[in-house]
Amino acid sequence: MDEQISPYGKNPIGNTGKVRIRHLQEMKERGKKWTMLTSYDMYTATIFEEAGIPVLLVGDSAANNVFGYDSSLPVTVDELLPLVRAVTRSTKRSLVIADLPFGSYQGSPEECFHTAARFMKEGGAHAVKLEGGREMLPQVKKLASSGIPVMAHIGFTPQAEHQLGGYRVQGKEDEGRQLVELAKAFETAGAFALLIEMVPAAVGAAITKAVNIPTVGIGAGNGCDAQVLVWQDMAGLRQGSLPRFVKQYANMNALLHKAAADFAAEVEGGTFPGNEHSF
Ligand SMILES: Nc1nc(=O)c2c([nH]1)NC[C@@H]1CN(c3ccc(C(=O)N[C@@H](CCC(=O)O)C(=O)O)cc3)CN21
Ligand SMILES: CC(C)C(=O)C(=O)O
Ligand SMILES: [Mg+2]
Repeated sequence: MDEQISPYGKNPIGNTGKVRIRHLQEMKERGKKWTMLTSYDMYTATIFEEAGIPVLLVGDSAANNVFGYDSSLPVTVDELLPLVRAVTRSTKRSLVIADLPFGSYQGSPEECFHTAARFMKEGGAHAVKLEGGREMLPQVKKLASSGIPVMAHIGFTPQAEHQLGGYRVQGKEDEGRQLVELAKAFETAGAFALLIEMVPAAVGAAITKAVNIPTVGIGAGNGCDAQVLVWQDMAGLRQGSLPRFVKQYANMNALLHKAAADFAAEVEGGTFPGNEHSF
């Protein structure tokens, strides 16, 4: 791979979070787009890193994509920590971001610092992500001034679904300008990047132009510096109706279903295990 266009830059294996973050910043400055995927375990972390995904997010979306809850709200720090540990243990070059779950940081900057420090110390994360508006500026300042890189998640923030009235596009009309101001405020507070979820493409592009830090979009149009998807959506593991922003790059659900059904059929039919699988 050409070093100039490598998603990891010229960075050596085993470098620090700061080196990885600086490279994301440089890609913005050069107009080179990059990607982030969620990851919650060893195999996906290894595969995505090898595939050239420079940022892995251990999302609170583990709630509905790993643990079987029907929203992001119930998942806890104690549930997410082992997943963060699995991903950091399994990777050498990708930046690993731990998503702070609902109820673990909104109370105060001190609570936020305590939770983020657990993800750094016990999980080995390089950075954390939190959701919110201006009320989260003190949290971002506290982390940024305490040596914890923080990504701010704006627009549609799933942890606030009950206040936002469900899964709805944010930042229409006048709210779009307010989101640009919010983005600038998070940059000033010390966020190293922004995640922008479900806003009109024009708003995603306007925010990306208005700030110097990288923007990662999900349902925020083609004007962001980077894109993120939940991996089970991207790989077609999740079935049923999907958000408009999802593109399925594989049909893993059908693939796994067939593998499991073939295994069952061969065992039931007496053809597995064969001699080659026996001692
Ligand atoms: N598998 C998965 N993918 C995700 O993107 C995701 C999660 N889980 N869990 C946490 C949050 C929840 N997210 C969601 C959930 C639903 C919609 C949704 O239903 N969107 C509709 C309505 C948009 C509108 O018309 O306003 C869509 O069509 O996109 C969007 C984001 C994003 N996150
Ligand atoms: C929707 C993405 C960006 C997220 O926050 C998560 O996966 O938890
Ligand atoms: Mg999340």
